[in-house]
Order: sequence, then C-alpha cells, then structure tokens
Amino acid sequence: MDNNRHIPDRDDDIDGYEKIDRYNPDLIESLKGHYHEVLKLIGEHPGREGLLKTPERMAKAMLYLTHGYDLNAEEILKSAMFKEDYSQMVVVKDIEVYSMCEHHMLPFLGKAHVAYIPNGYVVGLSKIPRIVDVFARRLQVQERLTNEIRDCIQQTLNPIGVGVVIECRHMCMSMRGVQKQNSVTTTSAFTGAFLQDKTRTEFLNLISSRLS
Ligand SMILES: Nc1nc2c(ncn2[C@@H]2O[C@H](COP(=O)(O)OP(=O)(O)OP(=O)(O)O)[C@@H](O)[C@H]2O)c(=O)[nH]1
Ligand SMILES: [Zn+2]
Repeated sequence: MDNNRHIPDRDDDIDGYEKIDRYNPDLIESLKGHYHEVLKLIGEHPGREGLLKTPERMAKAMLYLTHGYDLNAEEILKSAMFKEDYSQMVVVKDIEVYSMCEHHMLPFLGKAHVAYIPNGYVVGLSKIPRIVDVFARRLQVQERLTNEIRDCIQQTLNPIGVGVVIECRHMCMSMRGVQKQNSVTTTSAFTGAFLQDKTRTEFLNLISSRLS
C-alpha cells in the first residue's frame, strides 16, 4: 500500500475505508499537472472552458478507480466472521465487476460469482462483494483478479472450498484493437471441495441460470 496516496491514516482505520476520498493534495496536484500535459499532447486545449477542471477530475477519478490499493481484503473479511453451524454451499452471484486492464488501462466489466462451503465460520454476505471490489479496483488481468479473490477467502476463512467465476467484457477488445463488441471472457478458480466434479457442477448449475 502506498501511503503517499493519502493524508495521514487514522489509527482505527484497520480495513482502509476511512482513507477513501482523503487523498493527498500534493498527489492530486501532481496528477493534475500530468493530465494537463496529456490533454495538450493529444491535441486538445486544456485552457478551454470545458476542460478547465478536467485534469483535476481525471486525477480524482483515477485515484477512485484504483482505490483497491488502499483497502485490506483480509481485514474486511475478518471484520465479519461469525461462528455458524452451516455446512452447505453459500453462493453470492451476479456481483458487478468494474476493473481496469493493466495493459491499456481501459475498463473491463461484468460479473463475479463467488461460492464457499463454510468450515465452522460464515462471513457477512456484503463482505464478498466488498473483497471483489478490493481486488477489482486496481490495475488487473482477469485471471489474477479471479485467483486473488479465491486465495483471500481460502486463506482468511479457511472454508472447505472456494469457487470463483468471473465473466467480463474488455473495452480494450471492443473500443480499440481487435474490436470485437460481443466477446465475453470467462475465468474460474477453485479450491478444496470445488476441485471435485460434483461440487463444482453444483456451483456452476446454481450460477448458470443467469450466465450472460
Ligand atoms: N490474459 C489477459 N489478457 C488481457 C487482459 N486484458 C487485456 N488483455 C490482453 O493483453 C494483451 C496485450 O497484448 P499486446 O500485443 O502487448 O498489446 P496490443 O498490441 O495493444 O494488443 P491488441 O489488443 O491485440 O491490439 C492483449 O491481447 C489484450 O487483449 C486480461 O485480463 N487477461
Ligand atoms: Zn487491455
């Protein structure tokens, strides 16, 4: 985590949420300067009325779009783990994903489907989409995003198994480059019981009704 992104931490900000929107003004100034140059280099006139505040907006937007660097996924999960005698599969599906590819810094977006089988503890349901965001709101490749979500849940919650499926459209493949408007990339990652056909099939069946 790069502390230069922020004005100083509060001591009680364990998972990082307090930091969002409290960005270091010097960093915003520096990013503004660079975006001002970018606007000039693409042939625009940063002094024209519509663009006057654009470098600052871009700086703030970029820091927001990468705010996953400021959050601690493990702490988020740990903050809502409850002892519970439930041993069936828990599935949270259709979680919106907004990320940016690390190759072009263009968006890729779609859905994540996450499941786990508890091993004495369940996690607060909202924490699953939250950790999807922690890893999505960084420069990513879809494969690594999928693995990072799986590994975080497995290592923190120690469940009987974890399954993650992500399906996304990549703007770098539609707005530019190969220019394929309708291709969707699907990635998956499993641990434990989900490595067995029966459990994996149950998970895939549970999410398949909505696969786009
Ligand atoms: N595996 C993987 N590749 C990605 C992801 N996002 C973007 N890419 C790919 O990263 C690759 C970068 O390839 P390069 O040949 O270096 O870049 P490029 O010349 O801009 O490639 P084109 O997109 O084919 O024009 C491209 O094939 C992208 O489609 C991702 O999440 N996972
Ligand atoms: Zn890309």
